[in-house]
Amino acid sequence: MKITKLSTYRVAPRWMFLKIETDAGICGWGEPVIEGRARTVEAAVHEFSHLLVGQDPRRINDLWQTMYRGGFYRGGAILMSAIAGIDQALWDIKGKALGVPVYELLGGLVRDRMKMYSWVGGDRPGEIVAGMRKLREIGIDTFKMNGTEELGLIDSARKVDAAIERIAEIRTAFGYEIEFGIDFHGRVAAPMAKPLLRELEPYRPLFVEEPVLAEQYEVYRRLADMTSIPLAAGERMYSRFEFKHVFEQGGLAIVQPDLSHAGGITECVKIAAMAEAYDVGLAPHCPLGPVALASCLQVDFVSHNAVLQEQSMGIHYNQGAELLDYVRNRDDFRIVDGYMSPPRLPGLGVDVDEEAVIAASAHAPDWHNPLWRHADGSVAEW
Ligand SMILES: O=C(O)C(=O)C[C@@H](O)[C@H](O)CO
Ligand SMILES: [Mg+2]
Repeated sequence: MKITKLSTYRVAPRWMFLKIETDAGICGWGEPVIEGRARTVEAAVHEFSHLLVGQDPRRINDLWQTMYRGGFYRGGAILMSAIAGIDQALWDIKGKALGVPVYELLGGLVRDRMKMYSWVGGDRPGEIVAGMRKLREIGIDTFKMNGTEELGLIDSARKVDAAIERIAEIRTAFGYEIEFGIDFHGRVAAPMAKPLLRELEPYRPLFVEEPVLAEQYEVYRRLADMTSIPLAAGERMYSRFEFKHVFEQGGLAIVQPDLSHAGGITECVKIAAMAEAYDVGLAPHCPLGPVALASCLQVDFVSHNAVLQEQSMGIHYNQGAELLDYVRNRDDFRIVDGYMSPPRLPGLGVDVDEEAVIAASAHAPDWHNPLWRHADGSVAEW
């Protein structure tokens, strides 16, 4: 079998799909993208094609190493997202060629269903209790929200109190019938992470995500030593070679590699195994589309330490298209009592509606995250 063609489709809301075709008539789909940098990742995918066209798609390990090591420079958000989407598509091809879901090629199921969570509230956390009430009606009982709005490197007690008040309202409304993670989203700098974590302790969130920016990863350990709240991070870390530092120094209770940013299934299965050796949970980051989610589920269903899975249904970013708009086998992505079942179909488990993808690619938006600024006009972390 030989790879014959790579085609990319940027589509609403902010995703990109990659179709890899072969001379056997089997094609694979991937979702290479960095939110806000779709065109850059698209260029990177096509720059890799000279290493792929004419090659056997089943030699995933060799193609992965060739893409990672063959160009001298390596790593980072763009290249690792391009490799991720290509890797997903190669696994899709291999599973389809053998007639089995990818997890069967990785040793089979380690669990019968996977615990899912949903976002509530938007970029600026609001309407959280109302959002939770609505999602609880469809069986969701685990949530995530932004913890703050713009926050200065040093900021006021009022801002800390506003953040805590939002969380207190959740416990007042639902007690401990529901669980939630709080995403600091990189908006919180080290000096403010400590008071926020201290004030959040009584409300016992399931985790606090990106308590500081990934480039401040050496702070995780210090924060973990002063709080009992599990700390989570990983969406802005792109390979084993980055994650190893946080495993060695400790501090994270959960790692959140993104299957469309951290090198794909081949890399994330290895990150998951490294995490397990340190008693660290796995909760793949996935605010993206169905191929990314299916890739996450393939890793979840073979990783003993997979604890939670993000999915983007109803997320505030999905303007102009929703998670399953490009999927034919929508029932396979149903959430029942807060869980998803193992993907059913051969390959990744997504029957991509190619006509819908091609149609949507004719008017793809160039999504970018908003640029936030502090009151003094300086750039604020979004
Ligand atoms: O889902 C999450 O945990 C996020 O922090 C969302 C963020 O990754 C945006 O997708 C960036 O555009
Ligand atoms: Mg996040």
